[in-house]
Amino acid sequence: MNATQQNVSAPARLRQLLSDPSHTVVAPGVYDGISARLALAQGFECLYMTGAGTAMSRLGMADLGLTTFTDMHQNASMIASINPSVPLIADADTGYGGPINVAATVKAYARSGVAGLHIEDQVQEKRCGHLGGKLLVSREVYANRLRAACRARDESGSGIAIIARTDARAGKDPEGNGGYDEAVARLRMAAEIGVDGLFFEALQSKEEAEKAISDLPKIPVLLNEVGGGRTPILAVEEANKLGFRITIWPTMGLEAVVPALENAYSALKKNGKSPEDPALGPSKLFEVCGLKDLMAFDESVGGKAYQ
Ligand SMILES: C[C@](O)(C(=O)O)[C@H](CC(=O)O)C(=O)O
Repeated sequence: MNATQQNVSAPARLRQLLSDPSHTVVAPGVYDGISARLALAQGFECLYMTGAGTAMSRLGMADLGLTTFTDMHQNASMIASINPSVPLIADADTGYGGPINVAATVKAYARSGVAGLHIEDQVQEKRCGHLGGKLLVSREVYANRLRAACRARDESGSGIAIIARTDARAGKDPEGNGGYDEAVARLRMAAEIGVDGLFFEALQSKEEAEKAISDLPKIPVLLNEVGGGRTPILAVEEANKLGFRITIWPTMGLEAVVPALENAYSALKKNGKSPEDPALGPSKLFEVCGLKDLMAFDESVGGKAYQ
């Protein structure tokens, strides 16, 4: 942590990072305490709490709108508290209801030290933005969600960044509006309402990403880097050249963990023993989650339990 990061709230730190127009914030996807710890240990300047990962790790369920406000808020609070000097951008899905729910969500995330969140225009029965057949709320309902989010941000006094996400590129509202132009129109409307950043979900190609940057208002635009999704993966440098100011990598932790766990459990089932030899062992494992610091704290206040 350097001097400018000290005594600065997480939203203020995120705003500092976004105030440099030549910089692209890199936020790896995390979904629980261990993934957050491992990403923090790499020294990332920002983290992203994935809703898909929260659904899978906390509920054992696919990303189909099953996570409630409580699931998402508890996870975001826990992750944000591990290292409050590193800003966390957290998924807030649809905001979990009408305008008063959206406002309550923003205020609760802000009170928990979350630096930024995104609110989208899918219906409550939402799905991962990279699946087909997405249904959207009307522009009017989306505008209400965003107005509620911005008002709650202002009333909270926290400076939490509101990022407007549209799923219009690969979705349709009840009148059949959808596609590229509808996505641009919705994000322009969002900027007029006063959001802090824009999230154009499911960009279909690098050329389209480039076009979107030139068609969108000049506030920070986020690029969603989902491996195997609808948008080609762009290296951070490339995303920066195109003008994206935030990159999130939602599923990268899950992509690493799912095959590793599959291998470990299948080895036990097949061979009657674990595949790791030698194993890290408990103290190395717990060290990922602060073992030495916790013990040192205890000792520093006179505790004798962990000497
Ligand atoms: C960004 C996202 O909302 C998430 O939950 O992390 C997902 C990612 C995913 O499901 O692959 C999304 O893009 O909808």
